Amino acid sequence: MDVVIEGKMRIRGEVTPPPDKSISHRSVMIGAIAEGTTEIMRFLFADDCLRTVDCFRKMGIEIEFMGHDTVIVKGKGLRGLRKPEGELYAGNSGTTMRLLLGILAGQDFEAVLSGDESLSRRPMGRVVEPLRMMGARIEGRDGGKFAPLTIKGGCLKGIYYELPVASAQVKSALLLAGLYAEGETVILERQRTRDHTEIMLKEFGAEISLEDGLLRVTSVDKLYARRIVVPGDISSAAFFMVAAAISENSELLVKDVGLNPTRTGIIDVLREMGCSISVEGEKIKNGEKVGNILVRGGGLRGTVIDGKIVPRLIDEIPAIAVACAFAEGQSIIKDAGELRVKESDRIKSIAWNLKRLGAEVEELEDGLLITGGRQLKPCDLESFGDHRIAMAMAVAALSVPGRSRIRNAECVNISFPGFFDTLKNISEPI
Ligand SMILES: O=C(O)C1=C[C@@H](OP(=O)(O)O)[C@@H](O)[C@H](O)C1
Ligand SMILES: C=C(OP(=O)(O)O)C(=O)O
Repeated sequence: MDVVIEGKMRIRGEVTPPPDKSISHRSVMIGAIAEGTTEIMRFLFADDCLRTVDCFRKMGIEIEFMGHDTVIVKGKGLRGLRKPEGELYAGNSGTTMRLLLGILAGQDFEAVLSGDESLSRRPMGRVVEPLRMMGARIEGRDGGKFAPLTIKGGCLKGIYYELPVASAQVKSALLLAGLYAEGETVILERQRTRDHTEIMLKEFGAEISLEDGLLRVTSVDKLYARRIVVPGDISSAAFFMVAAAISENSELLVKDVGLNPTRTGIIDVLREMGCSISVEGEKIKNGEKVGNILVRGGGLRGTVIDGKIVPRLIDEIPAIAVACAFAEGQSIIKDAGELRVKESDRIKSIAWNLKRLGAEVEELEDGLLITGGRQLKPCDLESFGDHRIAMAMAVAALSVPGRSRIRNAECVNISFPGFFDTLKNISEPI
């Protein structure tokens, strides 16, 4: 499916972003291994999270959809999953595959995990290696570096592990496996990544602590079902925040969005670029901070993004790169080599599209050099099958006078069905 975007627009109004993808995945997974019924309000009905639902249904977990946004998970306890018939298919979802490996490492049966073409190219060795050290038997393509993977879990031992890459998915897989391990599992994370797994596991009764940068988890007999309200996804809101930030006289209120500090790097960066952003109505729900964000557009300048902030905005970089192309002066994005192993090589995908629009962009091994301020021209843009690239380029096209096209735009359904309608609702011609 191709989508035509008419520029030039500004953004006015308010938007409630779709529910958080990371938290939706985790609520099904942790609900499935808890005792009792977990009710998930504002679950994200998007392709990635539905893959997680399918995988747990295949392992005997009853999961019901109620109304338009509620999911009921009938948990069977830590050892209540059953051997699936056939493969567990994770589709395009790295989170499904990597976190599920952590849970399967604790199960006494064999399972096969597979994914689509993109997921089959993404590195799995980073999860496989430490899970093997804990005692799981895992085989797969190229010695277990890539899916499909066959895993047989069972008797795990806790390990001490320093994360070699900043990855919440690897950390989460080890925390979940740690629930089944004898002794303590200790994880050293040099760069903090999103901590939704820690927060949710604690809410469900797990014993997890963080002291001096060391995360510790021990096995528990039981996790207890909870009622969860999923906050809005700041990674989805990011596209609208950038759309507002790059066009003069735009004003956007983003409502009920997750403000977990491990996810809010985009607020810091847009402020640093000169954008007026305020955060209001903050409160804590299910251990997660939520609130509203008000963005007023115009007057952006270039910036440097590197080091510890990168994991706090890793999924927002496609949108942020668009903001850089519309800012005065040069921007540098570094220390973001992880972008090369997402749904597409995002460094390449961003550079390719921004160049087509006429922007001055240089690809770095671990990032991008973008010189903003050029007048961009409408053109055909390519999603490369990557939802975040499709949405970021739609936002760029919205600020370029004339008609652009986003090719293969159906991939937005991975994280944000209805994205184009929502974008239309808050756009108005300048
Ligand atoms: O844990 C999660 O829910 C996620 C972690 C990040 O991946 P990595 O752990 O590979 O950095 C992020 O890019 C992904 O969209 C979701
Ligand atoms: C990288 C992403 O997700 P996942 O790793 O779950 O495929 C993403 O949503 O940008």
